[in-house]
This record gives sequence, C-alpha cells and structure tokens, in this order.
Amino acid sequence: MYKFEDDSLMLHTDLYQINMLQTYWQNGMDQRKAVFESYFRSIPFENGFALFAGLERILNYINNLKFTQSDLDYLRSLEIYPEEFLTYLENMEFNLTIRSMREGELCFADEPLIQVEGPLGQCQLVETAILNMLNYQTLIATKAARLKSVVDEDDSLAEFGSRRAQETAAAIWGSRAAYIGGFDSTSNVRAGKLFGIPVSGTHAHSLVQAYRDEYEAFTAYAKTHKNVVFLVDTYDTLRSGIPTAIKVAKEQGDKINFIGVRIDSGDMAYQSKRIREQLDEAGFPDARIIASNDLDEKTILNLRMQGAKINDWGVGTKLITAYDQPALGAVYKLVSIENSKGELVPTMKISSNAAKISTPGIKQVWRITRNRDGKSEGDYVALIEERPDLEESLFMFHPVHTYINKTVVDFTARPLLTEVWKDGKCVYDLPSVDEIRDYAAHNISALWDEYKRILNPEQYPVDLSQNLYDEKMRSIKDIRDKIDNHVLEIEEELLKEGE
Ligand SMILES: Nc1ncnc2c1ncn2[C@@H]1O[C@H](COP(=O)(O)OP(=O)(O)OP(=O)(O)O)[C@@H](O)[C@H]1O
Ligand SMILES: O=P(O)(O)OC[C@H]1O[C@H](OP(=O)(O)OP(=O)(O)O)[C@H](O)[C@@H]1O
Ligand SMILES: O=C(O)c1cccnc1
Repeated sequence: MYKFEDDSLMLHTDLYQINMLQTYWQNGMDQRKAVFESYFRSIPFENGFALFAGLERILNYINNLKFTQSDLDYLRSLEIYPEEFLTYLENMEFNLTIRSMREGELCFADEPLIQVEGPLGQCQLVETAILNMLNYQTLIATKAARLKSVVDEDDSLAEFGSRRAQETAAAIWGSRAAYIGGFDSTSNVRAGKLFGIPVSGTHAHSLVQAYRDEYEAFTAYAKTHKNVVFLVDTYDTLRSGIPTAIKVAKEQGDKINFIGVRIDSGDMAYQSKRIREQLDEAGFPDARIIASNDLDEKTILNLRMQGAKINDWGVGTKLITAYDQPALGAVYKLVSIENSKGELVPTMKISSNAAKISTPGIKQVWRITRNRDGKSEGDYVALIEERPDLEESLFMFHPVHTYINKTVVDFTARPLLTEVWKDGKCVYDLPSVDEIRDYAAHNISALWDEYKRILNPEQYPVDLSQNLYDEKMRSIKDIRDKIDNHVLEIEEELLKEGE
C-alpha cells in the first residue's frame, strides 16, 4: 500500500522546514541557538478558557526523531537536495530542550503553551508536527470541557465519535482529549486499550434489524450480556421500543443488570419524559435514559431547559470534529535567536494587524491566584529571568489598554511552563490520563464562574510584565527605525540614479 515499507513521523513536516534547514546548514547557521514559542490568538468556541492537551503525543514524537533510510531515499528521489545535505540529515542527533504547560492546564490566548529551544534548524523541523498535535488535542479537550459544563453532576458523557472523526489518529487522540476534558468513557476500544480510558457501549439499530423483531433482539442481547442498555427507537419508541424493553427486563429479572435505554432520534425532550413515566410505572426508577444524535452543548442545554429526563449523553460528530470551530490556530514563532557574537537576542514579527504582532523574548507564564481562596487573578507573562513569585505585590495591567490595571497582594504565582525534555531525554514524569483529567477538573473549579459560562464569558486577563512590555515596545521601535532607514537609503539611491 505504501511506497516505502516503514513510515515514521520524521517527515511529518512541511517541505519549507527542510528547505530552510538546508539554507541554514549551507550558511553555517543551523546550529545557532533559537527559541520558538507556540500560542493561539483566540480561545476556540468563544469559550472563556482552553484546556491544554497533546504533550504526551508530542514527547513521543520527539523521542522518535531520526531520519530513517527510507526517509532519506524519499528525499533523494525529490532531486532537490544535495547528497551532502542528506548525509547531514542522516547523522542528525536531536538535542532540543522543551518547556511546556502540563496537559489539563487551563490556557488562554497570547501566552506560550510550549517553548522549543535548540539548534535553529532542528527547532524549525519540529514545528509542523507539534502544532498539528497540540492544535487538535487542545481543541477537542476544550470542546469536551464545554460539554461537561452543561450536564448534571450525576450525568455521564460517552464519546461516540470514531466513525465521524477525521481519520483514525483523530479518533484515538480525540478520545483521549475528550476524556481529559471531562468525558467519562469512549466507545473506541483501541483508545481504551492504548490509554486505559473506560470504554462503554450499547447496541445499534442493526441488531434489531437483524432479528427483524425488537423482542427477539432484546432477549438475545440480554441473554448474552450482563449489563444491558436497549436501543428503543428502531420502530416506534413509545409504543413498541419501551414496552418491549420493559417486558424483556422483567423476564430476565436478576439475570441481567438492566442499566436503561437509549434513544437516538425524534423529539428527545418529549420522549424522555414519557419514557421516564413508563419506566417508573414498570418499577424501574433507577433505569437510565441515554440520548444520542448530533448532540452538542447547545442542544444538551436546550434539552435540559425543556425538562428532558435524560441521564447520560452520547456525543460523537460535533465533539470529535470540533464541528463549530474545526481549527484552533495555534502558531509557532521565533522569539529569540543567537547572533554572530553568540548572544541570544529577542526577535519578533510586526504587522499592521495588531493581533499578529508577536511578543519577543523567552518567557514564563505565571498563574496568579489569591491566597485567600485560591481563585484566579489572571496570568502574568514575564521574561524568563523574572521572579514575580518573590514579589510582595504585583502590578498587572492590560497589554493594550494599559489604563485597565490592578495591584495584587497576598497572591501565589505558579509557573506554568515546566522543563519536560532536555538533552535528548524526557525529564518529566508523565502523569496518567486519569491524573490529567483530575488536574483539569481541579483547574476548572478554581476559575471564576464568569469565565466558565459557555455564552459570552468574561475575558480572563493575560497581562505582560512591565519588563516584557517595555522590551516589546523597544523592539517595535527598533524594527520601525530600521525599516525607515532602509526606505531612506532606497529613496536616496533612486534619487542618485535619476540625477
Ligand atoms: N426537544 C428537542 N429540542 C431541541 N433539539 C432536539 C430535541 N430533540 C432532538 N433534538 C435534536 O434535533 C436534531 C434532530 O435530528 P434529525 O433532524 O436528524 O431528526 P431525527 O428525528 O433524529 O431523525 P434521524 O432518524 O434522521 O436521525 C438532533 O440534533 C437532535 O439532537
Ligand atoms: O450523532 P453523533 O453525535 O455523531 O453520535 C454518534 C451516532 O452514531 C450512531 O449513529 P449511526 O447512524 O452512525 O449508527 P446506528 O445505526 O448505530 O444508529 C449513534 O446512534 C449516534 O447517533
Ligand atoms: O455504544 C453506542 O451506543 C454507540 C457507539 C458509537 C456510536 N454510536 C453509538
């Protein structure tokens, strides 16, 4: 099926990264030390926060970086690279240092999520894969957290998305991200196997269709399983599906654990109320009602508003494809580069579009919480050498509207970027997926309700330290002066040519 037998993620990069590496290499710049930072510019789904995910996959990728023989054969076949460059790639030893947020950390726009430091060419090569992984997983974890916020404490959320996911890797990593965001189980058995996520499942309409009769199908299923959920909407939910489910549950009695019924079509508010009445009357007050069918946080909220008697929710398409916003848009920008004298100097990109102006310099993100109750005050992005945790009071101001400011005292400043990879080795104890999920839940609980509502949340403050702000303004001025001088020079040359 594949043209080459083996397939590694080494070439899971954009061609331009390799092209730039070649330029750096031929000009002796490939080993210059560089620092790149990744961040997004707006929180997806207009949510008040995002949930960082993707680190485990990224570290696994970094751990396996090596140009294989077939990678090199393929690059050779393109006939665009000199043989010496391919030999250089073959011998390349990766020695990156990575600082990152933990999975399950709350994150916000315009703050570094992950920082990659190392030889310029190597940092460049890994951009594409890192963004690919963190963009998708962070997006899905965030969507899952939104869904979690609209269901009741006792409700459970099952992830049903594999059949609709954008291919297999998305199904698997999406399942994991959904679990981190608060889902309780996945229907994908491989995700269960790989990550230890709880798996759950009912049955499909095809079971009923195969037996051509609900009673026979439910009985056959009940006789072969202990925990039983019947899908009751194949023919007529209220007149046939539910009465048949009740009949079979009574006949099987203690032989089964009758968990409940699933509905997958129709008016689910109306139906669930009638189903609840029928189940209660039949002596099954604990039987649960599970709903699925194109659900998302808005439908669920609306169903709950209508008094739907639904206990558990199966969510597929709209979660796993991030249907209403299919891309996060995190970018990876060079923030510092070694100059010819061996000094690391801040660098930035400016633009007429204010949102596209990057912030220069290597940074740390500090989460500021009040000691009184552990509640969030905002994030404080500072130069890496700054130590706001040692300050008695902290002046926090809006990075654009600087007149919006406050002075915080009696606070805790927690650094969010931790060293996870150094000198070719993982230096971070990877938490289990359950620990990550608990960590996410804990972080969400520490956030003010105003940032958590799914409609028009308040904007969480992400502020720059005074030093970082000054550095940014200085860099913008330097670049502008340089451009002005350059334009002057060109104009003078043109004038001379005209004389
Ligand atoms: N009471 C309700 N209020 C708001 N939305 C609902 C309600 N009941 C169901 N929905 C949602 O309305 C949509 C209806 O889906 P659809 O048009 O596919 O109809 P259906 O009855 O499910 O038919 P199908 O068998 O084709 O799936 C789904 O997204 C479902 O989640
Ligand atoms: O609607 P989603 O949120 O994507 O959830 C997954 C859907 O997948 C199944 O339907 P499908 O029609 O694929 O198969 P079925 O025969 O089991 O109903 C299931 O019944 C859900 O409706
Ligand atoms: O177990 C289920 O009910 C299920 C699983 C995947 C997709 N739809 C439903």
